[in-house]
Amino acid sequence: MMEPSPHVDLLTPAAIRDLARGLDIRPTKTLGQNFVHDAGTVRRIVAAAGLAPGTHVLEVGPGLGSLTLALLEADMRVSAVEIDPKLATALPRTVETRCDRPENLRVVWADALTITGAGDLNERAGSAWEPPRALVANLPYNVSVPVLLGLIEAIPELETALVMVQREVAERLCAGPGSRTYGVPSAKLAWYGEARLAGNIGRSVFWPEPHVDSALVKFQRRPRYEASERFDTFSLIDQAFAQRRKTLRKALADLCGGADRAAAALESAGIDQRSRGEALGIDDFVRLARAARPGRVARASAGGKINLLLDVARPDERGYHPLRSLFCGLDLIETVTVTPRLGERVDVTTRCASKQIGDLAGLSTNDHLAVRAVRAALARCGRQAGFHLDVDKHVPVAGGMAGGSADAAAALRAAREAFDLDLSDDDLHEIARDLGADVAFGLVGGLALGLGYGDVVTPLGPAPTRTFVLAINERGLSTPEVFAAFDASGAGRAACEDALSPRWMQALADPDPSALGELVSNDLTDAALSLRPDLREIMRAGDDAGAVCTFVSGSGPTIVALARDDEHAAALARALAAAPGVAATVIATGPVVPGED
Ligand SMILES: C[C@@](CO)(OP(=O)(O)O)[C@H](O)COP(=O)(O)OP(=O)(O)OC[C@H]1O[C@@H](n2ccc(N)nc2=O)[C@H](O)[C@@H]1O
Ligand SMILES: Nc1ncnc2c1ncn2[C@@H]1O[C@H](COP(=O)(O)OP(=O)(O)O)[C@@H](O)[C@H]1O
Repeated sequence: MMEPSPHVDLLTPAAIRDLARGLDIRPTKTLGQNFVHDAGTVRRIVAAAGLAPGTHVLEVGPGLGSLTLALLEADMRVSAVEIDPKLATALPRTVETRCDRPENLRVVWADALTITGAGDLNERAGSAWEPPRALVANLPYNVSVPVLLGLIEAIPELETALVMVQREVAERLCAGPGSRTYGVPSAKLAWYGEARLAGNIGRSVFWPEPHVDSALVKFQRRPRYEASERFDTFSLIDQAFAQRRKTLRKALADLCGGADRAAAALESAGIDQRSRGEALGIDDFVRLARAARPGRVARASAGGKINLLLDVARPDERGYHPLRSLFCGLDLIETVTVTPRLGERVDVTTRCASKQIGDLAGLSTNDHLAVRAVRAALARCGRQAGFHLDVDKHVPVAGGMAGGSADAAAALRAAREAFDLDLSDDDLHEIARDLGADVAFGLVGGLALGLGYGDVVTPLGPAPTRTFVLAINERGLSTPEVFAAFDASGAGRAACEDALSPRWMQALADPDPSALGELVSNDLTDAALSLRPDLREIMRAGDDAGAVCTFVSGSGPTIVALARDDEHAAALARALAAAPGVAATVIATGPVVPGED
């Protein structure tokens, strides 16, 4: 049997005033507060939205709850985002007394401009609902356009919207090219789908009565373009309308890197150079963005590493240490996607595979090694450009496993392709060495010998794959501090050998890991342990559990246990996970060259 519709008492004008008085609320201009006090109007809005019962609706700016109650009456589930703490607190109470299905409402006290997605909405609401499918709102008038565009972008699951806004804004949102009201909001909303006017609303349905007219806009999402094209398209739209009276050739000159480039892009997009932004529809802007873009989207990968051998000599006059390092690339792979952009804006999104591998939350865009790598590659070719980076991390942060260096290496490769840079592999190696000692290895992967500062890398060819268990530590360890402790101990070698002995080569080739286990060594071990004596216990746990060998990776604090086979690795992982200070264990194999099976 179908459940009966919820019973709801909509708010009357008297109820609105009572509620406001009880809350000591005087509608404020800054938050654009005008409350609808007419039942007919809120029912009309809900009817115009045309939604099936049970739809999860996002409402922004519910105020005292007039529209919220009408949505609940129509059997919707409502997430209401309210910025005013008094109103946000009062709304659930109002709904409890006026609706027999108050569980269909959840209120989120937040600025709608800060909502980043359906997951974020759930997190803030403290409950897990399916994503909202529709936005129905009497939008705060002073921020209606950014809220509407921002939510449509942030929550791709929103299929439709029915919003009440100031009438002039409604006309702008729905205007087409050539019309007097056509502008930035019209072109940007058209990127996402179709908008049309859905009726005017008189001033008398509000309390207090506003000084502006209102209208409804109905929006239907129709995705037609690639998300990666949005930034450039929107930049072009902003520029074209910022200088409305200029011809497009002039208006877009700065953004495109000169009037000639702008002219060439316009020509290849089939757009008259003398036309103005108001003549271009969204299809034209997208075509123009494609013609003007400074490159193409490109992706590359690089892996984290452990050092099977790390000999360290006394520092030279630069304070850097000559090394002999045997790198082993792991199947913990970082992937960097470079999206070139018009203009100069640079930003980066870093996604870490799990909480245990740490995060880069405190890192500024300019310090991000992947950003520095792309900039260095561009600079080498005398270029400057905007770009967006997407970094997918699997290597633990600050664990002595060169995750940042892998990001830089992948970014160099991806940037070369994205911007079609005239750089040879040798050029990339040179740029890599300036970015950090481990970056050159990141370009190569697999098994490799690192000489010089570890940045002169020679690949050693294929070798049997080993299984390692990595004990990831709760806290990172700073590489310079470990080198400083090493110097203070006076343990530095006079010089490092520049090759591997035949015994080493045999051990590396032997599928049985025993011989290798006897050779693995790291000169930084004592320095790392002097800073972090707690790591000893983790090493002991590996040895006690029968690891072929247990060692510190690079400058630490990751402790590595070499396993005989997969089953042995699982047992080692259990033993290491129980050791103090271990945040997580990861089973990894190597040597691995990213992109090769
Ligand atoms: C120790 C090793 C072993 O592979 O790796 P991690 O454990 O850090 O991953 C590397 O040598 C680290 O390489 P990487 O982390 O890229 O070093 P860089 O960014 O160039 O330098 C960081 C700091 O390490 C010191 N450093 C690095 C390399 C080297 N040959 N001598 C040094 O003295 C310097 O104090 C420098 O300021
Ligand atoms: N893309 C990046 N990934 C990781 N760390 C980065 C990155 N860019 C800059 N860093 C900085 O470098 C430090 C160590 O880098 P990382 O390569 O993760 O460890 P390690 O040098 O110990 O191998 C981090 O703590 C961080 O401050």
